[in-house]
Amino acid sequence: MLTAFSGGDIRSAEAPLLDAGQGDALMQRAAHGLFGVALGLLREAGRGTYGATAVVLAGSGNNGADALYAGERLLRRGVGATAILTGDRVHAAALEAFTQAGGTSVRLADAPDIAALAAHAASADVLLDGILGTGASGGLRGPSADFVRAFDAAAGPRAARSTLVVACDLPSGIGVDTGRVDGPVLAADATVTFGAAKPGLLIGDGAVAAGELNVVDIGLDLSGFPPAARTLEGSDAAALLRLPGTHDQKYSRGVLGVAAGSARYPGAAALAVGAALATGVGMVRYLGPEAVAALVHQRNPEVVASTGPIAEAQSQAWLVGPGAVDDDDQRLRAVDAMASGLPVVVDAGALAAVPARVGPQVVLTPHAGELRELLAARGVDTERSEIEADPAHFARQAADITGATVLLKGYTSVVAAPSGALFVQADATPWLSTAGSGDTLSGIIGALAATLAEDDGAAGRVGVAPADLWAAIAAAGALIHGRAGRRAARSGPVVVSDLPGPIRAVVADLVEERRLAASP
Ligand SMILES: NC(=O)C1=CN([C@@H]2O[C@H](COP(=O)(O)OP(=O)(O)OC[C@H]3O[C@@H](n4cnc5c(N)ncnc54)[C@H](O)[C@@H]3O)[C@@H](O)[C@H]2O)[C@@H](O)CC1
Ligand SMILES: [K+]
Repeated sequence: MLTAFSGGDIRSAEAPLLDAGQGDALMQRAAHGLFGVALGLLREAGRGTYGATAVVLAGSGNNGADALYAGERLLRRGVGATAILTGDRVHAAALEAFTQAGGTSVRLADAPDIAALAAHAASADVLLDGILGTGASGGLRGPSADFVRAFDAAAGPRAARSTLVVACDLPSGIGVDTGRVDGPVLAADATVTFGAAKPGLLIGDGAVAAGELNVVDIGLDLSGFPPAARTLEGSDAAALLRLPGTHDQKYSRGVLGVAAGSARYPGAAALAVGAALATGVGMVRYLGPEAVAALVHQRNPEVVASTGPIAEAQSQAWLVGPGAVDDDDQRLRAVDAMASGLPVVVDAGALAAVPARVGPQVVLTPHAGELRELLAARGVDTERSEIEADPAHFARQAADITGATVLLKGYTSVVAAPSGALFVQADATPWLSTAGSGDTLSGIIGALAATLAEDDGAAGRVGVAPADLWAAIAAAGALIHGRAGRRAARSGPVVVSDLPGPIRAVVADLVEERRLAASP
């Protein structure tokens, strides 16, 4: 599990070490970690150190000092380095060390031509971004903002540029705790963050700007601080799965009831059911119009279908809503499922039927537009773009108001538990943004919920509080879905109806990972 702590908590954890006179030692560890990643990237790109060039962007705080000390180390390896001092102050000892090692420096405020300086930076092999770290308030401003814009114009987009950008602690310009990007930001190839990840590196636009994330241990003790966000890794999803045992039968493995699809959108039911079966479940009971059931059966004859109410279909968990629009029976099933006390995954058409208060076992899976409507119906007016800019804030707000677990879909999927716990998954590929993708995600989460509903050991296996089990299940669903999408995309654009194959393969890998973890 990757655990992020707020910028404020990281600074609090640093305080006792600073009081003990360890500030410089911390900074040297940070600089060493940054240097190591920059060196690794240079080598990976087939560029050695001798003859290579680096530009260090150094702001007025300790972030700039870290970058200058990393620059010093590059200089001692034969890299030619220039520092651009972006603030009105600079850490004197760090600049002295950089200069002593042969580095030259220029003040951005004195530069006659920012575009020329940016073009120089864009011709370097590596750029260390030490403009702003955890001390940032707001986005980049003034000459720093102008410089980053000019650099982007000169270097081109990240995928195409030749300069490797390594962010010191975080890409300058992102919200440390939110990932919010309001102005220019230097999109990094890699970010080297110190002590622990910060939430902004995992969420939304901040996660995109961070590139590959490296966490460098600098000896902070964060054990007394609450995680601000967590990301499940494969081993966590593997630990969470409930594997069938010798005494299991279809009912004990978990039955998922699915009230999805309607005359208007029959396909959503088939997609959700296919994904649920591929994730692994004892049985799927389908409730809905006969014509939709016929479509489900064409692909999955093992599904047990009926047109009755949910009270007549015993299940361990429910999935309601995919493709269920303009259908009173489906709406009633959604309402009854949410009132049953059982775990329920609530998607698309059923989101409008969520009552005032539910429990954390009700997992809502809106996209930003649906979340906007859900919040508006509860008196919170906001724009879709605002939700996309700060997804964790709005997912949390929805969880807080409704009592439900809220998975907000996006490039990074954010899961907020009503306890305040937050999970963020960045497993997906843009190839998954295609019609029907959400139906398969809800099917995966539904299957996990059905198999784990009566598994008392599940929260312990993944290391979360029992109240946050549903959020962990949703996060694991996003992980499986994202990995399946990536796997599918290896052989071309993702066709959602083909996703069950890759989902099964991803689950097979997780089962194998679990087996390896258990064997001595
Ligand atoms: N917290 C820790 O445990 C450690 C922190 N270290 C480094 O220290 C950094 C934090 O250092 P600081 O507290 O000095 O903070 P920063 O280096 O992030 O910068 C703060 C300075 O930038 C200015 N500033 C703030 N927002 C600005 C904006 N939007 N535009 C322009 N200027 C702005 C402020 O006036 C302040 O002087 C971390 O990110 C990390 O790189 C490391 O040296 C090692 C240990
Ligand atoms: K930075």
